[in-house]
Amino acid sequence: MAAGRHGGYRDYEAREREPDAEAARRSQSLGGRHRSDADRRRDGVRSSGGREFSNGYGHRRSHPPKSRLSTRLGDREPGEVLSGSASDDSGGRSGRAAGENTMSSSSREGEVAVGAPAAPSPSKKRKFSPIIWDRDSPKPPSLHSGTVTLKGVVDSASADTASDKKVVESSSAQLPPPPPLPPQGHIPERLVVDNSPMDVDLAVDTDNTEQLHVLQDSKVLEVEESKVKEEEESKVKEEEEYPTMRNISTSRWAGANDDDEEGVTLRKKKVLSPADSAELGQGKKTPTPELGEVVTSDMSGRRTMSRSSDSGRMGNDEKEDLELGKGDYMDVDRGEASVNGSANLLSSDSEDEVRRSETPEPVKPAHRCINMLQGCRSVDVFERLNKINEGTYGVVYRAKDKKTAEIVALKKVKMEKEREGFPLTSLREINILLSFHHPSIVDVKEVVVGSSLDSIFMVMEYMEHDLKGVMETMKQPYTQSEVKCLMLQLLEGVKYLHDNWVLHRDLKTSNLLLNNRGELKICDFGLSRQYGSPLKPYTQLVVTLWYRSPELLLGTKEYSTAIDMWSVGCIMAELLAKEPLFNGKTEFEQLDKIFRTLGTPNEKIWPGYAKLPGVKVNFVKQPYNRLRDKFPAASFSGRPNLSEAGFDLLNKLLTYDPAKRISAEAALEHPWFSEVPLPKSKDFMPTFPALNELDRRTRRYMKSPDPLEEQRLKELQAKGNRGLFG
Ligand SMILES: Nc1ncnc2c1ncn2[C@@H]1O[C@H](COP(=O)(O)OP(=O)(O)OP(=O)(O)O)[C@@H](O)[C@H]1O
Repeated sequence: MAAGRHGGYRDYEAREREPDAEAARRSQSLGGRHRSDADRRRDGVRSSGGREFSNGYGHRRSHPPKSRLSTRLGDREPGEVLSGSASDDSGGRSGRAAGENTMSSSSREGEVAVGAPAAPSPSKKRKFSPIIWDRDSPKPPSLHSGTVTLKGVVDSASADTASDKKVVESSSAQLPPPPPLPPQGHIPERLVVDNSPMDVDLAVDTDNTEQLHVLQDSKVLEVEESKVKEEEESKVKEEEEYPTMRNISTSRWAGANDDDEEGVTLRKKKVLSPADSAELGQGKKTPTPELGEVVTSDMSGRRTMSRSSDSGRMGNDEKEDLELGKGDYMDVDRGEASVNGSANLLSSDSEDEVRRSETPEPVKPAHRCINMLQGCRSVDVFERLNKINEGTYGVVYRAKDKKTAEIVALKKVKMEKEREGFPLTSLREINILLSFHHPSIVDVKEVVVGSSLDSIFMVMEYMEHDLKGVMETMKQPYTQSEVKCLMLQLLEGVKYLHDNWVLHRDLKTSNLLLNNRGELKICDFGLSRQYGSPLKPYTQLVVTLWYRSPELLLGTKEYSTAIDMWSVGCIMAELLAKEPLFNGKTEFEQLDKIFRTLGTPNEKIWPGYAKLPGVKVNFVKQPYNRLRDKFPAASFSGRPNLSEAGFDLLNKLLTYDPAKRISAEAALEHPWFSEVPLPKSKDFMPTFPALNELDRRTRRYMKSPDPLEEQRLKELQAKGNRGLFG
């Protein structure tokens, strides 16, 4: 346990922050390392781990004891208001950014609740709705960002809809080309899946032992034809209702960076280098796998929906898989490729229909089959260690592979409230995570099943922390060089998502995982596919409001990758200040806080602003951008210092007009990352005791020791490991 490595928690010492000059010196002295790190990043190679280094901050990776952590620094509650009452000084604005957020000059304060989309009804537990795409529009526009750089395949049909065209018009200058269709006549090979789980009712009847046996015995789940028809009809309906994810109808697996990954390669079809991927080019982009074909193998062959039995015996599927290495595409369906293609979970939209029609259609099998879960290993191959956290859609456990002793995180998909089968959010998350492979995206290794169909677990690489938890335990905020290191990783992950036409839509510090190798990874893709879905009765506006962009808060019907970039801006500010930038409790309060800090927007700096539904409300009229007050260039007040370049980047991330907001790609090239202090190497990032290795109650105690809690903790520990998942 990392806590052990770091010594007793009570012994943790506050981290001594090195002076900027020292940081600069270090950074310079590490320049070669930084460069090589950057090179590695560019090359897609994960940073190697295990180095020991003492930099005077306290302990770094692989160092034993002496953590820099000390006692909790005061937890923040959602809704806690920032104290920063900025002065009226508007100086320090960087020219361009200031120009982007120029304010109106009147000064009335509004008190009416914002006319943003109606608050969701409280019947579902989601903490907040990261805003659903056009609730009213039956055909939401596709994901287009004026700043996204298309690196791979485009779907030529992606801009067909009227709404798309609208977006195209509005951001025509930078509009990425649509994803290309697979080459005519090409039948992408995929693992055999006849339907995606979206096509097949996985509604769980826990009494139905037959279904269970089907799964456990690796038999094909057969669904009655009539039911299938119904399902298809409902799917079509749903596809109409649900947003078109046309932009991720294909995805690039081109993320290298896994060269050093070992592991199961039975399913490895072909290892694609970035060059290979580039070679594939427009015509050969790897299609995003369907959910049902999540038996995927990426470049490293690690992302597998295991079909092997516990004993590792290979079934026919496995044997077939082994023969699939010849294809250019990583995930291959033999034979029924097009059929499967039609069930692509990530592309259940009209464009997919177009694509399907252009893809040679093999004969449909007589029986609808689904083998998504066929042969999945049982969760019993893992030993439960502790519960890490419980989110809205899943409980996350730390567990150990009984065979390999590998520590993993198991996210149990919550099913209890699902009346209509397997939750779509989870299907999307599984599909996306199995499909994507990038050092900044949490790695999902396989899916395992529990004792019944209602127990499905994603097996993820284990990460010791999430950023929120880490910052709660830190005494001092991250240094600029550390923030740069984290921001680079975050931006690389976001760029990867956006390049692959995925909006995360729920970027926040608790969805950014950290390990003690200095690596940051984005997790929780439960909402990443949801845009355009009908408004669900999400409830309880809480924390993640803080990362929500103004266009969403003001009820825009069109949004794009810029919403994630706003969240990235909020995260950058939070990393620097160790407290959330805008922590409103309601949408109105959130906007109010934004406007008071960045100035009230107007039509001049944000064309189209006046037409947004929520603008009818009388907001505060703050004429100036006062962000600089919170991040001065130099300060002895304890506020985080930020250089001109850093402030410029922050302003560009927090630009009101989504069309002008900086993209992940452009942000990665921002001069802030090249100036001193240079980004710290991952190898030298601070490490922390792994609170994820403790259960939540223990973690709470660690952050806020309390004798009563201590007693309870002891009792809990005495009870020992229950050994059951969920
Ligand atoms: N691979 C992992 N390793 C370690 N901890 C993890 C991992 N994945 C998730 N967690 C922990 O579990 C928490 C919840 O995970 P996640 O956000 O995926 O669940 P969720 O139900 O979708 O949550 P939310 O309510 O935010 O939507 C994370 O904040 C993190 O603390």
